[in-house]
Amino acid sequence: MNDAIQERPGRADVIDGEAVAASVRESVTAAVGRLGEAGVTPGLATVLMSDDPASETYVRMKQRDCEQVGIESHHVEIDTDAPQSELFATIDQLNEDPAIDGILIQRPLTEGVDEPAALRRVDPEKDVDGFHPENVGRLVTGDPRFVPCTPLGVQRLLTEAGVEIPGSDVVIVGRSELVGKPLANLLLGRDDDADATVTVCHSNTEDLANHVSRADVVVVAAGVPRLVTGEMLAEGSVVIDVGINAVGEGDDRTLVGDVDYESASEVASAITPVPGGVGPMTRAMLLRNTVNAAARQAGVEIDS
Ligand SMILES: Nc1nc(=O)c2c([nH]1)NC[C@@H]1CN(c3ccc(C(=O)N[C@@H](CCC(=O)O)C(=O)O)cc3)C=[N+]21
Repeated sequence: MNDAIQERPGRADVIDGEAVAASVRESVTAAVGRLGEAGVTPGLATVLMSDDPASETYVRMKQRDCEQVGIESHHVEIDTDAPQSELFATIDQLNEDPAIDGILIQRPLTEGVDEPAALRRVDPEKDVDGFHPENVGRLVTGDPRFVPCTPLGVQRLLTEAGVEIPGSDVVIVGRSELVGKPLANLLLGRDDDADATVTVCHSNTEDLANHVSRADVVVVAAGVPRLVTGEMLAEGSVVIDVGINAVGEGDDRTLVGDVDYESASEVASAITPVPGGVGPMTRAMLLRNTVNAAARQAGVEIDS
């Protein structure tokens, strides 16, 4: 047990994503220092083409994180009524810009923009989201370069919670390109912090509870508030909640995950809260991918 796990008698331990993210940020800060000695300042570009207030908040948080660890952040905002050629031209410029090591195209892009085409346009060496088909393919074929941030964060949380991932039965609920699919591929790898037996469930799975009840580890990334409840879970399982759903209106507005936290924490041995679980880890892993991108492009070894 470490500082990131809060033990609670008779209830699931709480896996503190903020605490683990803080320790990731610390090692990123050290890596930025080593890059600095080699004359390299890592730079991350965030590109926003959306009026979604949540996206604006996330991008602002990412900029603040960068500042904290010594990564230079560059923000580009594109009018939602601009033609998509303007977005593509921006991506081309960032690809060419030697001050930019990582490029994040905040999703979702405004309606009418060809999102897959935009993600393909990012230089795979600067694709710190790991969404470019080349990086997706590398993960799937067992030769990963950039792995998407949320799956990396989930893997790290499991390790920190003391889960022995090799040989464990992991059930992932959700098959998105951002989380479910890359996480399945990551945990199927042969590494010491992977090598799991992975089942991927989704909105058309018959008898979700039957699958979930067999799992040592349940990761829920379905985008459905409180989809997984305590009665579906095996006693002592570890539950990772990737969902971030705003429920309620006005003063009653709160964030809930895809897991019914109250009932699940009566059955699980450890669980991530929302907020304060996976979200901060996604941001921390973006920083790590960015220093790794800078090191690769500069040809410097930093071991991060
Ligand atoms: N190209 C791209 N890459 C992404 O990684 C990406 C994206 N687009 N689009 C949207 C999703 C969502 N996402 C979040 C990351 C952190 C929190 C986070 O830190 N949440 C905090 C609190 C959030 C709050 O208070 O609103 C928490 O869970 O504790 C949330 C959401 C990254 N995404």
